Amino acid sequence: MTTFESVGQPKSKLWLAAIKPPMYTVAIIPITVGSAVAYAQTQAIDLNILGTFLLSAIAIIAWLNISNDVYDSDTGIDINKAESVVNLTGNRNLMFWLGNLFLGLGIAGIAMISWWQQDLTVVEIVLLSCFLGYSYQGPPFRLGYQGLGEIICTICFGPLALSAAYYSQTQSWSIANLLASLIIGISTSIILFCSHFHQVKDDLAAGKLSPIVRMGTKMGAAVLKWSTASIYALSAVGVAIGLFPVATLLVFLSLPLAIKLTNFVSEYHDRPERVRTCKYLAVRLHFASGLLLALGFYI
Ligand SMILES: C/C(=C\COP(=O)(O)OP(=O)(O)O)CCC[C@H](C)CCC[C@H](C)CCCC(C)C
Ligand SMILES: O=C(O)C1=CC(=O)c2ccccc2C1=O
Repeated sequence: MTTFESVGQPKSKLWLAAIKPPMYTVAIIPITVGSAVAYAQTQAIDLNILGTFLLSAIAIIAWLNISNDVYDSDTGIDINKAESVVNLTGNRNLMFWLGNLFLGLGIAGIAMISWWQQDLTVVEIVLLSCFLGYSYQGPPFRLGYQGLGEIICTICFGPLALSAAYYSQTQSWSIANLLASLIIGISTSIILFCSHFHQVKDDLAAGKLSPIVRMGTKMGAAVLKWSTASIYALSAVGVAIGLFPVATLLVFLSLPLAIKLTNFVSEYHDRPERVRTCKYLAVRLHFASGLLLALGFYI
């Protein structure tokens, strides 16, 4: 939301900040991990389905981000946000329809997978995720304003996305995939959680009760530590009970990123101008830990 820092920045930089390229890893990781678990269990992977799913997920994230700017422009919460696609183009309706075009393309790709499988399960799961994503930001729900974003995010990018990815390869379900989905759901949610630390003042002013507004930045930093630790604890449990291959302990190689993120937030949680970059540390942690987990299943 806020962006006093963006004042005076070149347009190209604002566009890059509005498009948020690093954020598209949230599309890639759940599909890669769900497909990796499927590969570990079946020794087979359908690259046509994987590629279609990845492109479709990227299109869905484009919709999510464009429509977030559209709905935030409707409430006025983004009035000072220079790096909003609506503020950059000055055309709310064009962005609304561009977002819908991406959603249509994403759903069409997923529908194609369901058509190939002659089974509606995958498209039904993804439609449910998109509805929940809409409920986070769109009228009349705007559940993000009630602080429910992190729960929705964990469910959508965790159990729903990984189950859809796994099912798209195997047309079945898996407990190991469910445990992996919890890990990915949590690491994705950590990104959203981190994006709230620097916005407390503006969120309060706009009546948005983000988790950080509700619990305060100090407790937020402590919760971040425990939820980050849970990524590693759950991976270790997965190996200990024999659900995950030992190689998934590779995820521990991302521990330095986790320590960097949690130390950074502990130090700067109450300094909005410093803590605002923690979201991108969280993106790095999510990407690295997700890829390492996937690698552990592939090898
Ligand atoms: C758009 C999101 C966060 C931005 O929130 P906020 O309004 O606070 O940000 P700004 O301050 O920058 O305006 C992410 C919200 C995620 C949502 C809770 C869940 C989305 C689910 C997806 C649609 C699922 C996609 C699954 C796919 C990978 C198959
Ligand atoms: O713009 C953002 O802050 C986010 C965009 C986004 O697509 C996403 C997806 C999953 C978790 C968090 C986030 C964001 O924080």
